[in-house]
Amino acid sequence: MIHRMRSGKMLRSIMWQYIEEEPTYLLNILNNPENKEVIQKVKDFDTIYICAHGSSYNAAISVASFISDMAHVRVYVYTPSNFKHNAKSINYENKDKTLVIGISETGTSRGVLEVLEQMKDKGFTLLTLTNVKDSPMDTLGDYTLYYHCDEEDSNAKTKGYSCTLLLLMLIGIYSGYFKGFVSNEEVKKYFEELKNEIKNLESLMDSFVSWLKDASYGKDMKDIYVIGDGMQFGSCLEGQLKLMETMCMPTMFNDILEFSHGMHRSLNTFSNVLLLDDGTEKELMYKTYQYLKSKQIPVLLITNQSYAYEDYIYPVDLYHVDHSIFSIIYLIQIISVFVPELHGLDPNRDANNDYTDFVNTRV
Ligand SMILES: O=P(O)(O)OC[C@H]1O[C@](O)(CO)[C@@H](O)[C@@H]1O
Repeated sequence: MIHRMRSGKMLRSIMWQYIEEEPTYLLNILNNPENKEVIQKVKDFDTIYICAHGSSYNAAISVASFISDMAHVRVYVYTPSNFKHNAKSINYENKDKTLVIGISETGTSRGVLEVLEQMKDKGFTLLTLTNVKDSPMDTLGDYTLYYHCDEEDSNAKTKGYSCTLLLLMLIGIYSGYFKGFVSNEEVKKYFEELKNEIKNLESLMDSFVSWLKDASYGKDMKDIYVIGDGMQFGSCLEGQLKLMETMCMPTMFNDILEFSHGMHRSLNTFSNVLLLDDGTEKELMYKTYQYLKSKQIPVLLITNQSYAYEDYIYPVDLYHVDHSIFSIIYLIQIISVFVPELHGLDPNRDANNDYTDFVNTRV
């Protein structure tokens, strides 16, 4: 990847292109009949264990409860190491009713592949989600859902993340439909809402980028706390990971109720707080926003709720089906490339890159 010209001037990061492509690939997923056919084959499971690293894990955390609600199933989400050592409950599950889902955009993350191999040996059925056909992840799965979102040659994933979210949501919606918990009308309504939200992402990008420029958002950023609840708890994990990967700085995440149990003590006027408010804990979110402002602690409240205009409250439209998750995560992805570039940094610069070879992160 080329990020600097000979003059030393920064080039626009490839991440912008990936973020711009996102709506196209998300709409493709919604329109691809293949997904429904695959999900029909795994609809009868009543328990799901999901295993993934990094962003893929964060997406699963966001959507696990959604799948439970739609398909009336138990859903557990683990990172690979935690799965290996702490997911003891899977030993007591009925193998015929338990589906193991492995997610890896690249299809090459060693940890998740190892767990899936172990689960296959134990006789569990595997559904894999990947962007890379014929990757190790693809060949391991009994069934596979593909992102079909082309190459994402960037350390921090953006379009692939949102495709993961959407495929997981489809598992919930279609399984619920095949089991009779979600009606045909409801499926249509959810799809309509999702399509409207996705089609709106492009204009959301335009307006948010000009807001970021006007505010020089993140110009003094040395760390960031990303706080949210409900479906946005996974978005917090993703927000802190994105900024950590692209700014290469310390980042934190929490839910808003936990935030006052110690984390708040580390804040000062150099801290940055990003509040992700989808209405789940609206009052507490707004109170926290007001408190931080009164202490001159830089805070940005991203919200799908209605508030009177304020400089550091950024509104997104309210979409009931997914609590506006695609809009909220889009803004986070934009921040994660905008802020490093504002600092003159390439979001994909080398930062201990050799460590992943040293510990064989990928096969
Ligand atoms: O989904 P994959 O390809 O297994 O990758 C998992 C994670 O690994 C990273 O590339 C960093 O190692 C993250 O950006 C990504 O979310």
